[in-house]
Amino acid sequence: MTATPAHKRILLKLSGEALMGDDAFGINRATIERMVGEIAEVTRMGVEVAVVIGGGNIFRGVAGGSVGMDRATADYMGMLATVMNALALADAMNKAGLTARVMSAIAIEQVVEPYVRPKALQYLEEGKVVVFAAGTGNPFFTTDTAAALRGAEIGAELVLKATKVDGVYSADPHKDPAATRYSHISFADAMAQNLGIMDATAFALCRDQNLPIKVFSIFKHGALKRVVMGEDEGTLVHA
Ligand SMILES: Nc1ncnc2c1ncn2[C@@H]1O[C@H](COP(=O)(O)OP(=O)(O)O)[C@@H](O)[C@H]1O
Ligand SMILES: O=c1ccn([C@@H]2O[C@H](COP(=O)(O)OP(=O)(O)O)[C@@H](O)[C@H]2O)c(=O)[nH]1
Repeated sequence: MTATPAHKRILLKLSGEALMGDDAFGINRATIERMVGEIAEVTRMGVEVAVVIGGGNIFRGVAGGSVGMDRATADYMGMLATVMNALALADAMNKAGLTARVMSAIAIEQVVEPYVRPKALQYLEEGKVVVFAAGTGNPFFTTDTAAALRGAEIGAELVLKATKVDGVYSADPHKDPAATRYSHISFADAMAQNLGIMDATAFALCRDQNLPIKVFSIFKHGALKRVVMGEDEGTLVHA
């Protein structure tokens, strides 16, 4: 008997910074190929997958040059970085036999098609993987907020944040070795404790839309499938 996935449509947020793998910046081929393999596995199970990709791997590489820059200008650079990642990811997906479509929140039509919600929904229904690029299209936001926004727009059942840590901890585990991991935590508690795993805007949007978030490690093999199967993996942030 084939097990049934616990979710029909998901929004996967991939950290740009985690795509570097062990490299200093840019996109690590092996990391991206492994993630694509895992995405292919869940789409073959019939799960509709939309992806929001970050830009930290490219943008933090040029961030030195942005010191003293106007914040909004630097943020537009960050959004362009996510477009590059989206193109690389979609290319790797197409090579792996998936059909991927990139949609950008900022107009850049010679490069990628614009984000149009009904079109995105159509692609998902057709079993294509949609990669949302350029975040929300607005400076002063993050790709985590874009994940919450697009997740709500497409009616995803769950936002999956694939990141460098394997869940939400009582404090930043990179700074506090005594921090302990939660298996689940409410939006109210996560926000009250000011947990830095996601920005408050993203948390608030998911909370208001009753859209749960699963935080798990991008480095752990098979974690995506386990989350999709509803198994105990990472941390669930819920209402
Ligand atoms: N309470 C916490 N639990 C887990 N991670 C936390 C916490 N507070 C801060 N962090 C930090 O948040 C980071 C993940 O968030 P972020 O840098 O936004 O990642 P991403 O590149 O996935 O967007 C982790 O690498 C971790 O160092
Ligand atoms: O809606 C958005 C999404 C992203 N960004 C910019 O793009 C950068 C890269 O995104 P993010 O830091 O979320 O990527 P990640 O941490 O996942 O690598 C951010 O720092 C912002 O400067 C933005 O201005 N608006």
